[in-house]
Amino acid sequence: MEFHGTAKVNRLGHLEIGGVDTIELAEKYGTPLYVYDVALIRERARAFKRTFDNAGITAQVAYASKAFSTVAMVQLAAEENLSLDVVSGGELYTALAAGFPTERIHFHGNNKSREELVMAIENNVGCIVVDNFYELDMLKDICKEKNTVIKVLLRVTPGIEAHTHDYILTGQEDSKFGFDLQNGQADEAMKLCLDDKNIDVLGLHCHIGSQIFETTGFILAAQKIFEKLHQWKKDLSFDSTVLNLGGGFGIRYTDEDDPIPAAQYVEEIIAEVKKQASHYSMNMPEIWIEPGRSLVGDAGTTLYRIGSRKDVPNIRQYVAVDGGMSDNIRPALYQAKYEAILANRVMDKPEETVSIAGKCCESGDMLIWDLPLPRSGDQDLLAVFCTGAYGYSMANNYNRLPRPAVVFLENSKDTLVVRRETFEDMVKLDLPFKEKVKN
Ligand SMILES: Cc1ncc(COP(=O)(O)O)c(C=O)c1O
Ligand SMILES: N[C@@H](CCCC[NH3+])C(=O)O
Repeated sequence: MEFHGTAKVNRLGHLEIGGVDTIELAEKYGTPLYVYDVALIRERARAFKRTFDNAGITAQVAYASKAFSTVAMVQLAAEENLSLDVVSGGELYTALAAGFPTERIHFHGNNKSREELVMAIENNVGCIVVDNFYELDMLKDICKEKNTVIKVLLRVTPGIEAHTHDYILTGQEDSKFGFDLQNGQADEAMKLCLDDKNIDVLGLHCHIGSQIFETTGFILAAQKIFEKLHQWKKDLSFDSTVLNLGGGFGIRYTDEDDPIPAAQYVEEIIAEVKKQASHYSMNMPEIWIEPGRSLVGDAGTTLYRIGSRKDVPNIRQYVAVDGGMSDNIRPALYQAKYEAILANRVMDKPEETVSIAGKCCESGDMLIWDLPLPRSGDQDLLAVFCTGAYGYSMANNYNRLPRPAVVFLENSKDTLVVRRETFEDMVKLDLPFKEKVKN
């Protein structure tokens, strides 16, 4: 198995990340624990930005904060000069709490509330990605009331079937997101925007799905969008200044995944956009992208303490850890696959095949099926790799399991960036229905 980023085996045979021994981290902060290789996040961010810079393209690389939204992560995105995609009042609030430059925030969502739109406008976000007519109506109303102009992108669905899990597909015709590019909805939305002096349409946005390994979908999307932009230029004199092609760039979770480097996605996207712009004699738009998983996914590792074991003779060995679907719902939701090792015995040879179970009261709470491991016991620590995206951000309190802490690792230093939830936190929002129950 190939390690990601700064992960390596140290002289004690322990897994080390960012120059820090993970065994010491587990002792210091407890388990389960999410740890992040900060240098790897920086490297990923710089690779995207460098490719645009080298090509001389004006671009924004917006971190899709849904992948992992915390104050520290948003601050890191700001430090790396990324823009930020938020999809809710909560993600926007996190960005504001982190002090993120609001002009680089793009506000998304397929059912934004009036309150969320007002919050975005009052905080001067860079643009709103308008998803549907209901939202457009509301937005026009609010801007008129406030006598303000808001920059928008229209989210369109180009009718593309990217090859990924059905639940993380978003660009196909039958989708809850965006205006359909083919059936007249996008045309109608564009006219409504152009007719309104409070709405300044910068261009179009599309996002074809997540964990995509090919560039074909992005190329097709660019082609379909340019066809439409060309028509709008002729019919509506609309000149698009921005084309946002979304995120979705795939990463390597296991050896079965074979992603292409970030630079290649970007280079091919740039080449196609240039080709289309020249074909239709249109101005080259700014290219914006929105990677989430590919910025933080492989930088995250979850450390678990191994606990109980159940042998189903001739069928399976279950080995349970002290977390599960509460800190990583992806295996249960998408049958997502992960690789893992014993962090305290990295060099030990596999002796058995086990299946890693979580501790939630749910048979589907399995993290990894059929994992080759050395014979393990409760003194051992399991490190599951590539949990940086949609792990913490989709974590939940099923069975009232407190959500784990998050630690950033860089230059041999560990920094706690999210504290572990406590049992007190579990009942913090609860209000009694009765006076204290008497026994
Ligand atoms: C609109 C939009 N942008 C960006 C992303 C980020 O996707 P990923 O984390 O796959 O890069 C998503 C999630 O799929 C999305 O829905
Ligand atoms: N949460 C999903 C991806 C959805 C991305 C947001 N549109 C995952 O873990 O893969």
